[in-house]
Amino acid sequence: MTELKKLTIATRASRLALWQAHHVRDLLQTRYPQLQVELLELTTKGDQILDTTLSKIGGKGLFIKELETALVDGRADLAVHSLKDVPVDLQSPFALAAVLQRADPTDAFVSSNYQQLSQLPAGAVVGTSSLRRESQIRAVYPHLVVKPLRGNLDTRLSKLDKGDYDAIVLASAGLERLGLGDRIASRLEVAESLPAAGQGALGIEVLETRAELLEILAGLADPATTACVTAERAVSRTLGGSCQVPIAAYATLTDNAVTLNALVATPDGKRVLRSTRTGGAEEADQLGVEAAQALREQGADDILAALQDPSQPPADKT
Ligand SMILES: NCc1[nH]cc(CCC(=O)O)c1CC(=O)O
Repeated sequence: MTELKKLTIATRASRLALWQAHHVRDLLQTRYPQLQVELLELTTKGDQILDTTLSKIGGKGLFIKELETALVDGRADLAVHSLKDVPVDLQSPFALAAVLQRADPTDAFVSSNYQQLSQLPAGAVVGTSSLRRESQIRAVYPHLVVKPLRGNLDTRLSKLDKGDYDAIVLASAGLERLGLGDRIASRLEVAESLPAAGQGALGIEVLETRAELLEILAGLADPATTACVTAERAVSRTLGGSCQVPIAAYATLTDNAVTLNALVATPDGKRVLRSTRTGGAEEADQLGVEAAQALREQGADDILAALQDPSQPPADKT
């Protein structure tokens, strides 16, 4: 089968990243019992900087650069990421070796006093870390006050529990992975909060020259998820979406047909552009390109250009 005896997984040291790295280690060891799999924990710039200056200094891939350096230096063989944090234009010498089966792609509504967004009274404060969530919440609930919320998942929950917010919205998959699924009061419908490209899926990154490793990891890939996220990531790539902008893209696969929904919105939620494409799984990338072009024809570039304005406050892309 393979000459490889030992593999080292580079991972961030956050609780979520460690869960994800352990998950991949378990999958590898189940499939290749002879293989020894170790973890290399690294602290990234994105982990050190916890205030809202993040995207000013960051640029793309703030959370993955240190992991990539470990791949180049040979300290690690693979890096495990939340796919939504992986740049859509991943460049040589790096390659996305596999995308694993997607977990829950939705955004979660978390609150101690309310069951869903529609129950919140006027002026209630909702915390979220992303412009994508913010603009979609504002579009449907203009009477709510949306405020930024940063930090890892535990930090975000403790800010809610302290009373800084009436409710918060964050990824369902992250909460479930940390055993915090019981904090989810409800899941937002994808029609109400269209997820980010790749949300809920894990991606494995390697050096593109590692042919044997690529072959091993291909065995972990989930074809349905791969087709869906290929369409989603093509939307962000075509729109130049690795910057911090309110772009959403979510696809499902039924009977080999990919149905892709894409969205670009203004942060105030006053303009929400949408497009939908359906086609075969083998043309997933093209569907994403076409959905992005349809958004362009409705004015997406103007919305995105306005957000590049340095006088605008920064935000995360999630
Ligand atoms: N933005 C950070 C991030 N990256 C991946 C997840 C959760 C897991 C996932 O979406 O795949 C989160 C937390 C969140 O967005 O609330």
